[in-house]
Amino acid sequence: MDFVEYPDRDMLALSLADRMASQLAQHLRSNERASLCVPGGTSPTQVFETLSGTDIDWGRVTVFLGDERWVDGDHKRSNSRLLRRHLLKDRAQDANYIDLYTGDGQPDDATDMLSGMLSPYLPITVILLGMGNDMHTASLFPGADHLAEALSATAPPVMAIRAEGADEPRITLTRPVLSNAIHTHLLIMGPEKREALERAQKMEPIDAPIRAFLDQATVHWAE
Ligand SMILES: O=C1O[C@H](COP(=O)(O)O)[C@@H](O)[C@H](O)[C@H]1O
Repeated sequence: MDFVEYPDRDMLALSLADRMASQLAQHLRSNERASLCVPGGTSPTQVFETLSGTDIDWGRVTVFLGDERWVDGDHKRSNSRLLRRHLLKDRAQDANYIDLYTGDGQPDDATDMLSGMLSPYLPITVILLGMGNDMHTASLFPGADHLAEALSATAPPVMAIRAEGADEPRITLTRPVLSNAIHTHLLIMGPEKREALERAQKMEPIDAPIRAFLDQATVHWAE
């Protein structure tokens, strides 16, 4: 794991967005298309704002979330809503976006279709992960109903998942897909998350799901 500490959140956003854009651009030099997988939640807004204005060939980039809360796209807890407001605009509005929320009654009804939709864009070129204070990433929550399966090497690409710490049913990409990205970044901010990361390093993925992705990740942290 590489750990990069920034003097402040502005510097973090500028530097991380620049690094992700460079990795996508580099990939597009020798490949027809690239894929970018991003988190929802509260942390990535500033990175998205910066990334949306970067000068890369967004028309050849496919964007999707690592997880989604099973709520309408205009709900305030929708991760897609966050993306539409802060990432899929400016230059990045040309990106191809795959929405994980299908409108089906339950996320379980959408997993097969979404697995099929994502498969042409795997492996992920650049993934940005987030992490909660409880050490969950994507919607891989400690104690979630299907966590062991979602962390297994044979998990399907997309699974429905429910957990006490999550307010609503979720859909999440699983370990084989999330861990197979070409470039992996983890964005965390504040002292609580830094402490949580330090704890996770000494734990097993079943208790601290972020642990499954740390070996290959560059962690970006600011106070
Ligand atoms: O619920 C979620 O939480 C995590 C962490 O979010 P944050 O608000 O602490 O930044 C996020 O990575 C995930 O995509 C989201 O659905």
